[in-house]
Amino acid sequence: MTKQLLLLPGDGIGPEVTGQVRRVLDALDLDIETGEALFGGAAIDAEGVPVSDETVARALAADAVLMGAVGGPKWANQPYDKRPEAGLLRLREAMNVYANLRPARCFSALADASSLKRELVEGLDIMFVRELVGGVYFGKPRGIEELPDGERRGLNTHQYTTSEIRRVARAAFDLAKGRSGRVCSVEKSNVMEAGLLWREEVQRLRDQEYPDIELSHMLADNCAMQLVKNPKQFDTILTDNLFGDMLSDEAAMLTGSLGLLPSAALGEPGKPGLYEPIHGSAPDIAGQGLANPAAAILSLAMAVRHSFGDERAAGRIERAVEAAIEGGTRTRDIGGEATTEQMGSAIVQSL
Ligand SMILES: NC(=O)c1ccc[n+]([C@@H]2O[C@H](COP(=O)([O-])OP(=O)(O)OC[C@H]3O[C@@H](n4cnc5c(N)ncnc54)[C@H](O)[C@@H]3O)[C@@H](O)[C@H]2O)c1
Ligand SMILES: CC(C)[C@H](C(=O)O)[C@@H](O)C(=O)O
Ligand SMILES: [Mg+2]
Repeated sequence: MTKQLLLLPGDGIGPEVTGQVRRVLDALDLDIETGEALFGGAAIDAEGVPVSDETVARALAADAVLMGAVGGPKWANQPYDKRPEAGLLRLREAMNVYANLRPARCFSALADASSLKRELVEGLDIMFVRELVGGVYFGKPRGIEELPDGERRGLNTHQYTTSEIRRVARAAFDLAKGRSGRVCSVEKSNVMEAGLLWREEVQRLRDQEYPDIELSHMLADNCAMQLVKNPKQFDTILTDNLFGDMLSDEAAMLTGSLGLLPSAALGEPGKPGLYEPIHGSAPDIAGQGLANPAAAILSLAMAVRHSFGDERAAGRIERAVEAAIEGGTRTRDIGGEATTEQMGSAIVQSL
């Protein structure tokens, strides 16, 4: 049956990298119908909101949604609920995509592009499972308020419930079964109650239902350090929304560039997934043809695997990205001079 893919190019380099995703889709000739909608700042400019109700409805009706990136200086002074990023959070929440898979793999040909020594990163293969629809990103109360003494107070609430922790932990354990079976759960249980509950519930689920999973726990500050000291000690890292955001950007540099890391955000089985490169709209290079489209194209591979169930085509896309890089085509972020378009062409030719 024809699968429905909704493309949300977004802002900055978003349209540049999703343009290359379209070329890969055309070359693959799969049974996929692709639609497109405005998102983020582009939607604010045209429709007055970062994501319209209609776009949310189309996303929920699709099999998968692939986003480029949102945000930029043009919209940075808007109130929070009118910013491009608020559209992304609304979409994640509406789609209830609580398990965000962010694989960080180091291509051998790129081990020298990493900011760490080749021997520390060669063969690196970490799977981050980031909780995506809870924690401090969504907790209430939030806001900035005036205090009687004239001071202002910014407030955000970090919170997790048992069920929110258990469902994402389950996703991590299930995923780890198909990998090495090792999961490291990361929080700050030494200073945060929500972190303590996280640790207890993850351990309880492991003891109740996943006796074969080798579970360890690590404090987030130590994890940030261990990632640059000895990243290959990790297989699957399970963590909350905020720590997952930061640690996955850190891990991107182990692989060579933020422009290489894809992601898949998944909810309950049978529901559409949301796929996005982990990078942002990169205002510093937007519109110059400098963006690396690999993260977006690898996100397409994740969509093809997880939402369309086509492992063969997913592998084909991943091998093509690796072959293009091994063949020497490199955008500037990974030490070359290829444009976004040239990188896309090399990937399409390697399919
Ligand atoms: N999922 C998303 O849509 C998403 C993710 C992160 C940031 N953002 C938004 O993007 C805007 C810019 O944020 P930022 O500058 O902190 O982060 P960023 O990820 O956009 O850029 C960080 C650095 O990485 C580089 N970079 C990112 N992607 C690249 C690519 N594909 N190829 C080559 N280089 C790449 C950029 O040039 C920049 O130097 C902000 O508005 C932020 O909120 C959106
Ligand atoms: C743009 C922003 C809301 C987003 C996040 O913090 O989740 C981004 O940094 C990401 O990594 O997807
Ligand atoms: Mg981020």
